[in-house]
Order: sequence, then structure tokens, then C-alpha cells
Amino acid sequence: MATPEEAYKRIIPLDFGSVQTVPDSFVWPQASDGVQSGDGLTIPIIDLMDPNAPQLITEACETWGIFRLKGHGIATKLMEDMESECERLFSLPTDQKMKALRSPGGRMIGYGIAPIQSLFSTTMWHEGFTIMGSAIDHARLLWPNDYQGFCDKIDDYQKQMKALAEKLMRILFKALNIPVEEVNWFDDPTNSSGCSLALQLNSYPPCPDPTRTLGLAPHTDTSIVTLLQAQTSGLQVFKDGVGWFAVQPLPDALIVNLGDFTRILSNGRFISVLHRVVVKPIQRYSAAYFFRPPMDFAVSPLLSKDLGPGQVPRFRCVTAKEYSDLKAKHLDEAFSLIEN
Ligand SMILES: O=C(O)CCC(=O)C(=O)O
Ligand SMILES: [Fe+2]
Repeated sequence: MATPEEAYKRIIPLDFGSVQTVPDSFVWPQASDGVQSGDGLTIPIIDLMDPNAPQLITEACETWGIFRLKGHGIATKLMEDMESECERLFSLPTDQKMKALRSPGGRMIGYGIAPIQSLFSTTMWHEGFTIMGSAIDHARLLWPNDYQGFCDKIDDYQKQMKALAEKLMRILFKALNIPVEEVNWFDDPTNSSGCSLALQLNSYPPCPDPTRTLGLAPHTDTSIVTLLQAQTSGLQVFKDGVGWFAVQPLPDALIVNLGDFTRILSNGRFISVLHRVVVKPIQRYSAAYFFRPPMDFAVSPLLSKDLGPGQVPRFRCVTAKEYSDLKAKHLDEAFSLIEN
């Protein structure tokens, strides 16, 4: 059992500004796995205003589990503001950021190492800031006299991301023929059912030896969909038969990737994409919005809809909490533990 002091130390990111080389504990031998060009392949680019968008999104979910979305209606200015707020936050002096350190064993909010770090013994070249709902308590600690601007932008961003995620979820449900009314928390304007929505701000500091370490280890997201904004490359997805494949961001487009709950809901038809982040000699930021069901929601293939003749449920029914706990302990093995 870790002492409280050890537990506290474990969630503190490296003071990246003070290191000249990649420490041994950060060395990932797999980091230098080549990125494949996948001749002729591209991650789909879909315009949400296109009348064919639902069809194109469905195809992208079946073949990639990830696509780049234009015409999403999120103002460029808000996306730029989010990038500037990331820069403002992560360039604070280390001891200032430490004031907003998340508490070990407490809610997963505030400044700290990557949320998935606890599942890996090798450390990731990453520092993050996790927000669930209002960011005010931590923002006050970071900027005692000047926190409101940050909070307002975060609130606006989360509101708009939630509306977009809901729009995408309607499209996915329609493709799966699941009536959206089955998701009783969906239209709850008060959000009182406690949707476990989260905004994760990621910082990948400049790395002196980028081929030796990873910004985020390979993982799938424990979400329905994740909406990601990043201005520079670094994200890679694993494509069967191809290998690691770079996702090039496009100006103004968001990256949408499906998470594990959509794989379960679609009975394996839609891909929960395996992805990782490589680092660079230059700083990179990203903002990932995780759209998830409330923890008590029971997730099962196609919910109460018949699977169709000859079809069997590939996964047993699990609550979002049960699955999240399995994932937190077993990572990629979580699927095999719920497979029928
Ligand atoms: O930074 C990125 O491009 C990806 C972030 C990500 O995968 C995550 O936060 O789960
Ligand atoms: Fe992710």
C-alpha cells in the first residue's frame, strides 16, 4: 500500500522544463515503430452540412472508428481560445500548476499525469488538466485574481461540445436503428442523471529525444464519442493490416473518435479505435471532450432492440460504471471480460 505521500508523488508530472534527456522511466521501446503510409488510405473527412453526412459517418465508424469533421458549427474563435487557454495554463510555473494538483484517490479532476498512466509502468511524456463540469475551484487556485475568463471559455466549450456530441450520437443511433428515447438521460436538460462528461486538456512538452518516448500510450477511450481538437500532428491510430497511421489535423476540423461504449452498443459493428500520441521537439496541446453515459446506465448490444435473425450479442450487459472499473484495472482486456 502506497503511503499518502507516495500516492501524491505518483500523480505529479515531470518538471519537463528542467530535463535535458529522456529519463529511463519514460523510455517506450515501441515509440519508434514506424508510421505506415497506408498507400491510398486517408482518415475520412466529413462535412456535417453534407446531406450524405449520416451515411459517410456510418461508413467511417465501420472502417476506421475515427474521422475528421468539418461543418460542425463550433466557432473557429472558440477553438483558438481553447488552444490559447491551454498554453496559458501549461506555461504557468510548475509550483503554480501544483496548486491545482488533483488529489490522489479523489475525483479525477485538476492538474496531473495522464489519467491512463496508472495502467502502465512506463511514464508518458505528458501533463494534463481534467475538468468535469465547472473548472472554477481549480482555476481559482491557478489564477486567484483572474480565473473567470478561463471558466467562461471552458463552460462555453463544454456546452457546445455536448450539443455536437448529442447530434453525432443521434446519427449513430439512427444507423443502428436504436430509438434515442431508450437513452433516458439524453434529453435531460438539467443533466441531473450525472452524465460523466469530461474535458481533458493535454500538454505534450517539447521532447529532446522524441523517438524514445510516447505522449500517450496506445489506448481506446472509455466514451461513446470523443471530440478532439489539436492543431498539430502527433495522434496516430492503429489500423488492422496497416499498423500505426498518422492522423493529420485540418484547420477548423475536429477529430471524432468512437469509444468503447459505442463498440458495445453496436455489437462490434463500430470500431473503438486504438490510438496513441507521439511527441516532438516542439510543444503540442490538445483538448479531448469525452461524451459518456451516466455511470448507472446499462450498456448492451443495441439496448432493447432485437439483434436480428442469426445475430448473437457479442457482449454482455454492463453498467457504464462496471465497464469503467474493468477498464481501469485491465485496459485492453476489458472487452474480453465482457465478451459472450
Ligand atoms: O492528444 C491527442 O491527440 C489525443 C488525446 C487522447 O487520446 C486522450 O486524451 O484520450
Ligand atoms: Fe484517447
